[in-house]
Amino acid sequence: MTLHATFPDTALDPAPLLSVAGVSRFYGERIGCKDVSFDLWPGEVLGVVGESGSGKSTLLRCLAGIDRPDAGEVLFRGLDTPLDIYSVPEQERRKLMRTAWGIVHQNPRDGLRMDVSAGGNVGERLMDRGDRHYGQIRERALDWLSRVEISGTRIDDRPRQFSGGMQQRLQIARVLVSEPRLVFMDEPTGGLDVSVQAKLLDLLRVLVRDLGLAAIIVTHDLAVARLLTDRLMVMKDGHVIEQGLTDQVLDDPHHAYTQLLTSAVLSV
Ligand SMILES: Nc1ncnc2c1ncn2[C@@H]1O[C@H](COP(=O)(O)OP(=O)(O)OP(=O)(O)O)[C@@H](O)[C@H]1O
Repeated sequence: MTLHATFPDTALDPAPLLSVAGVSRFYGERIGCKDVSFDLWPGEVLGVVGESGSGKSTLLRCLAGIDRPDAGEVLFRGLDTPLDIYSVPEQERRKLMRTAWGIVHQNPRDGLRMDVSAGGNVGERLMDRGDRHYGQIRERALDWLSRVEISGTRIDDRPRQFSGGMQQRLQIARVLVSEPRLVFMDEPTGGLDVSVQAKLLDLLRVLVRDLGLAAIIVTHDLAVARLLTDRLMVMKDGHVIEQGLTDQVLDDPHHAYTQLLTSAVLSV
C-alpha cells in the first residue's frame, strides 16, 4: 500500500475525506468522549468547541491516530484505498501521520525538534515522504519559511532561538510543507499574546484557504472558531450536543449549553 496522498479535485470528490463512526474513549470510569460520529469533506474546516474537560482533546487524539479509541472507527479516504486507521499496524499509522496528514500542537515544542535547525525541521518532513535532493529540499524549506513569515536568514537557527509565535509558525511550516490532505490542530493559537494570536490566525486563515486544506481544529475560543471554521461541533461531558454550520451554531444556538457558551463571550 502506498501512503502517498493523491490530490483529487476536491470540488469533484464525492466521498468524505474522513468518516468517524461511534468513537468513544474512556479513562477508567470517566468518559473522555462518547459515541462521536461525523463526516469531514475535502477542503472542509471543522471546529470542535466546548468548555475545559468536555472531551475536545481526547477526541482529537483519537481522530489523529495518537490514542486508540475504546470503540468506533476512523476511516481516512485520502489515499489510493480507504484506510481504517486503527486496523493497520502502528508503523503504517505513524507514516500516515507524517505524510498525508499533519498535527499542529498547542505547544510548538511538542511538534518541533528543538535541537534541529529551522530548515532541518521543515526539510525533515520532505525526506519522510521520500524527497532526497538536498538543494530542492533547502529551497522548499526557504519557501515555506517565507510563507510563514520567517526570514530565510534564520534557516540555520534552532527553534529555541525563536519567539513563541515564530515557533508556532515554524511548526505550521513543518506540517504543511508535505502537502497533507488533512490537518489536526489543538488550540493552535493558545498560549500566545493576543496580538501574536491575531497575526497567526490571519496566516492560518490564508493558508487553509489557499491550500484547500481539510482541518479539524480544537479550540475553546469561539472567535477562533468563527474565523477559521466552516462547521462546528459543540461538546459537553464527552458528548457532541450540537453541530452545524459555524455561523448558524454561533448566531442561533439551539442547545441551552451552546447558548450559555456563546452568551459568555461578548463578541465572537
Ligand atoms: N490522561 C487522562 N487520564 C484520565 N482522565 C483524563 C485524561 N485525559 C483527559 N481525561 C479526562 O477526560 C475528560 C475530557 O478531557 P479532555 O482533555 O479531552 O477535555 P478538553 O475539552 O480537551 O479540555 P481542555 O480544554 O481543558 O484541554 C475530562 O474529564 C478529563 O479529566
